[in-house]
Amino acid sequence: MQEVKQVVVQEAMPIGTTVGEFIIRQQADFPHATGELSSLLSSIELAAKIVNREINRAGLSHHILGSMGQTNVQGEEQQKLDWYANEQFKLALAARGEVCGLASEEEEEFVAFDPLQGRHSKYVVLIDPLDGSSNIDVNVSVGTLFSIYRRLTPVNTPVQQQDFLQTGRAQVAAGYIIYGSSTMLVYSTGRGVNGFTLDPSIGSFCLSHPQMQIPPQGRIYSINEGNYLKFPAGVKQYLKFCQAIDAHEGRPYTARYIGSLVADVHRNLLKGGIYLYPSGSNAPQGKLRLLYECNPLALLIEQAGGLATDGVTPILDLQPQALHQRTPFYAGSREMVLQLQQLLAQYGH
Ligand SMILES: O=P(O)(O)OC[C@H]1O[C@](O)(COP(=O)(O)O)[C@@H](O)[C@@H]1O
Ligand SMILES: [Mg+2]
Ligand SMILES: [Mg+2]
Repeated sequence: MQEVKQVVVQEAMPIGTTVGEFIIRQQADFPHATGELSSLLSSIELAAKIVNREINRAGLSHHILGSMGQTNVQGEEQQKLDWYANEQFKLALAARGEVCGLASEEEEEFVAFDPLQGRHSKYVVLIDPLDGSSNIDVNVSVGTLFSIYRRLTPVNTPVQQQDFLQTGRAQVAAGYIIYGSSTMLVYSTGRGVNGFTLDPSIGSFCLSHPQMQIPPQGRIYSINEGNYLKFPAGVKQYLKFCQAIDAHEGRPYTARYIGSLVADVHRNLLKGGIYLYPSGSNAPQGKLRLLYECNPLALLIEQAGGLATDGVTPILDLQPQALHQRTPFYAGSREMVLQLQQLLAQYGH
């Protein structure tokens, strides 16, 4: 039976509390807190608002839509908004001195930030600045993913690769921003998951989804069935299970796939469901990146009572070897992930 770490829940805060207020009140629970993590989170909030502004009016300003005409380290065509979002998060995170380095989907190597006078930059951040790039130009929800760690190397020394290659369990905070019909910031510092909706009239993210919990059983499965022939046998068996008629168990489940990881997982987090991106004949390790896509989502899913696994091992227990390594990713409602893991063990993963 897969063990899930105890979730420490903090006191309930009223709906509408701004994220700034929320962070400060959370910090009060830690007498030795320096405020650096709070300040870092507000840098992410700032960059998210700037990126959100560009996304909202992207259709009007064609300079932000389309391709950059170059490929990134993944060999994928880089979209202008991928590049723009990357620049905005880099600028905001380098500005205040809490962060000594950043790793990003859009950067081949990690970026070391110049230490600001007198600042002991003790955090590193890993980001997917713009998730769901294939949906940018068609006005479908996209997102940003972030993962924050305390560095392993001493402050005031150059940041090193090892500072980024930590297991997901060591994340001090993680989350995403979804740029959808409304814009939301959803994050966890290991004490539950909270969602904040951007209120454009005041320009602040306000608490709208306190203490999010994913239903233990859902009726939604999310997978790109276009790759069906390449799926492991266990995944094919699970799809058969989802599509089989069983009124008593509420099957067939319904298929929902947006093609933006953040948006697909966000929906399942609210409604219950399972997201699957298997390994496949064309991608032996799957497509999604462990460090800045799967780890932040796995922390949120586990904190919300769900499970996230590569089919065998909890994502948060995987030891990273490389910045851009990929992993099969199965995450969502507890009962659904357990059912899938059983079939993967039986038929092959
Ligand atoms: O088109 P596919 O193979 O289904 O892949 C879709 C997946 O790829 C991604 O777009 C990869 O993320 P990026 O857009 O950040 O590169 C995910 O958001 C999404 O879930
Ligand atoms: Mg992505
Ligand atoms: Mg991306």
